[in-house]
Amino acid sequence: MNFAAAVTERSRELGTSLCVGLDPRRAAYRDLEHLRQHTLDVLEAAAPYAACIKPQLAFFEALGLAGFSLLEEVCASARTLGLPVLLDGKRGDIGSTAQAYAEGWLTGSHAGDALTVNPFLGFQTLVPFVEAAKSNGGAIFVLVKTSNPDHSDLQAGVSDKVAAEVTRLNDKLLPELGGEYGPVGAVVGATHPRDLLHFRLLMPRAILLLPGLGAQGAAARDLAPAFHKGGVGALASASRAVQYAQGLDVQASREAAKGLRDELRAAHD
Ligand SMILES: O=C(O)c1cc(=O)[nH]c(=O)n1[C@@H]1O[C@H](COP(=O)(O)O)[C@@H](O)[C@H]1O
Repeated sequence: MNFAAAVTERSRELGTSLCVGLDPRRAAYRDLEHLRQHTLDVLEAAAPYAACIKPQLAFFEALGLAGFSLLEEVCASARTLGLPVLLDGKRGDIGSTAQAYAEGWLTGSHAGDALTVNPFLGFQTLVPFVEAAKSNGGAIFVLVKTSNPDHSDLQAGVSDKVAAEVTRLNDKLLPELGGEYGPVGAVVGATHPRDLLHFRLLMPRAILLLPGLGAQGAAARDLAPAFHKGGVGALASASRAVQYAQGLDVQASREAAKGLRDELRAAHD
């Protein structure tokens, strides 16, 4: 089953549209083993409430080789728990380099099932990612309107154009691949609740990834316009609000994930 179908099925079966972010911060731990164990514990604790997980590559890369090996463990553990893995790398480069990124993060030894992608270099540079996702049953999530306060420095006037490209790609791929949602998803900050309906309508067959729940101030109750009936078609993500809900208390992480799942459910039901 491909990524889009897997998260949609999990959303329906478990009644959750929460994507749990894993952004392990070195400074929060005594040592690397402490970081490793806590990250794996949070993953296991939050799993029953998550539609997928989203390890942020930057935090793993910052750990050097140990980070790559932890990422492999995280991906393996997620698979055992039945959780699709969306790697947050925001990759993008000229086509030949994009090809290498796509091989590394969508088909390589520590690949995920899906990857966030930056379209800044041009739409043609998305092609290697789309091809890798298509051949592996994976997905890409293209940055459309990011959650940060300064998003409009460069994105104003461009987001709609990127959204149109996401729709063009899905319209082209869906007849061949089938399914409700295409392999090209879109990132729209949960911090932009008033734009959600607009982007939902512009990208009807894309899964929307909505980052910014919790630490960046976005609230689950404002996200309803992003969802289709039954709470599918969008994934709201939270990283710090789950992993560090109350310091390093894993039980608090479990409760935070459960609470966000319930708030999202109440918002779209
Ligand atoms: O692609 C992302 O996930 C992403 C896009 C965006 O627009 N804003 C954004 O915050 N993110 C990522 O989502 C995570 C947010 O973390 P928290 O604010 O702790 O939930 C970080 O890993 C960010 O890199």
